[in-house]
Amino acid sequence: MSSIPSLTDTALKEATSSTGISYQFYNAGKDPIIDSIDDEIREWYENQKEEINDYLYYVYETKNFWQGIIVHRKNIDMQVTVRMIPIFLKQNFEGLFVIYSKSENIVSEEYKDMATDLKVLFDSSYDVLFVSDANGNALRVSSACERLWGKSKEDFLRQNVYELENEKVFYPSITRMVLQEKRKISAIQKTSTGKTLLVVGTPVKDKNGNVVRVVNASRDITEINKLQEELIAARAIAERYQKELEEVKRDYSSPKKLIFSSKTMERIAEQTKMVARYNSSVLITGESGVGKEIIASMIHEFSNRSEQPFIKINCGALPESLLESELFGYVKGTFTGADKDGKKGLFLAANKGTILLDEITEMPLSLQVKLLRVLQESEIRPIGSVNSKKINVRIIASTNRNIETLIKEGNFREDLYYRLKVIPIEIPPLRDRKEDIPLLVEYFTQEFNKEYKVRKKVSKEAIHIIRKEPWKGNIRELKNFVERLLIMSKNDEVEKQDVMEILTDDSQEQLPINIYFDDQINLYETLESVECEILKRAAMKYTTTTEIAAALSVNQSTISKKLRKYNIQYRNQK
Ligand SMILES: Nc1ncnc2c1ncn2[C@@H]1O[C@H](COP(=O)(O)OP(=O)(O)OP(=O)(O)O)[C@@H](O)[C@H]1O
Repeated sequence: MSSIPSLTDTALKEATSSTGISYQFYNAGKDPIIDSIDDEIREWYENQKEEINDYLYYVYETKNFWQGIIVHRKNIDMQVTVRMIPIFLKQNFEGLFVIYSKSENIVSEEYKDMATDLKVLFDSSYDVLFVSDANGNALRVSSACERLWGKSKEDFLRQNVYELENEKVFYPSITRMVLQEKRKISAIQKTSTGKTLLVVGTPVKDKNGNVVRVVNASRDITEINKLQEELIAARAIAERYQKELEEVKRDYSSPKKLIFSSKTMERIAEQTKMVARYNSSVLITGESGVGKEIIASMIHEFSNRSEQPFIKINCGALPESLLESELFGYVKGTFTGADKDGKKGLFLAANKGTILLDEITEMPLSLQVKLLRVLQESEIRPIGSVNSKKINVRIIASTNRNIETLIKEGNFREDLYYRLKVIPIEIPPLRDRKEDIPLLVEYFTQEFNKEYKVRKKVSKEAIHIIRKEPWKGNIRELKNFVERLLIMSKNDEVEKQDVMEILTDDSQEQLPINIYFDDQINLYETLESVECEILKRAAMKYTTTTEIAAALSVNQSTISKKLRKYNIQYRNQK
């Protein structure tokens, strides 16, 4: 075994104790044969062993003197000057003498200040900082780490990123990714505490390009993410309402033709022309798709208001607050955001003309009171205004519901009902006036021929079959059926067989839902699930609520409400 010539261990100790110097001697075989490190430096030494070993190997290889300052990994104040002196006797390499001396003084005041500043920055930075070494061991972390990862700083520093990632404290580990790819990486990280973080991991490299540290800055974007999702959802809702609005307040410049051959409809048509001359309110009732809207537009056309606007709004398609502002408008400064200069409501827009309040029964009670005032006093008060404005609008209301039942249930004001039904018009369902069917089929065929530039006609036998159907969705359903028939039939003359095929197709179209009967069955819930299933399918196929309504032969406000109820999005919304 080699020893240090001329200096014994005791002598060395004496020589160094007065200076507070710690030292080690390694023989030529790299074994530490003397180890005299004081307690203060010992703690530093244990922490820095790997780094010191690297330098030891370097000196053994080169046999050159080496000196450097090694800073404690976790405690920046603890800095030790290390000197490695190769010992030769008669030119023979005998070993390595390593001297350790505490060297706070070597770090300039300027650096100390910087270190203090960095410490403060570390803990107060908006981003949570996390430093690890080349093996992924946690070296430093801001105190805010508990908030993000649910682990105390102390616990964190005991672990390494691979363990933390395995335990799913966070996933993925950005440090691991930086160490693998040796480049700066920004990525989204999820934590076991349910947070979403944006982490930027930056490698710190030594002269040789090896990654020696990874510094991560983690920003909690959970809230931002949530807000962003909410914003997207709010935008989608706004867009949806915008579309609904466009659909519900179409202006009717060219009224559609009323086709009929039945006596009942003839009487209604005459009544319509007659009442058109007066200004009284009209209440049109009848099942969905019977032609209430056509009758309303005829009343306007035959009146002396025909040169003025005819505006229709579907009271069931909009939420209460939106419906109120659409109808009554608002004054400048009432709402922040869009239209901050105020908005003219539909009553004012329809001034001197006619307004059709479709689905009147869907109007909330609070707005029913306001409407009653419009009817009684012929004036409106925009939201946010103290002044009323006189208006001259003919009001037509329509519904497919039984208003008297709604009044009994307390959902419709009786006084408003009587105000609206000064002139009541009830349109019978198509099944009670089947004689209208052939004419309607012929009319819709001509319309579609014009639209699709074809020359199709429906044979008598085909019409005969069509007449037999119940047409629960009334004329709307019949119209859609004719369109489909013309599109699907191969020849110019639509035959009985074509009609049969579509009717059989429809009856065979099964829903992917199994209904079993037992004593536990809840009728209401079962019906709802079937309804929801049908709506989902329709929403996949069509792009607007109007199209879905037409396909299912119900009115558009019913569809809007039900889609909202079941939280179903139609194709345009996705
Ligand atoms: N007698 C008719 N002649 C020609 N087309 C008609 C006739 N009746 C209804 N239609 C057409 O059928 C469709 C449904 O009619 P309309 O919208 O007037 O029904 P509605 O009773 O107001 O329905 P909803 O209660 O669902 O709003 C429209 O395309 C309309 O043009």
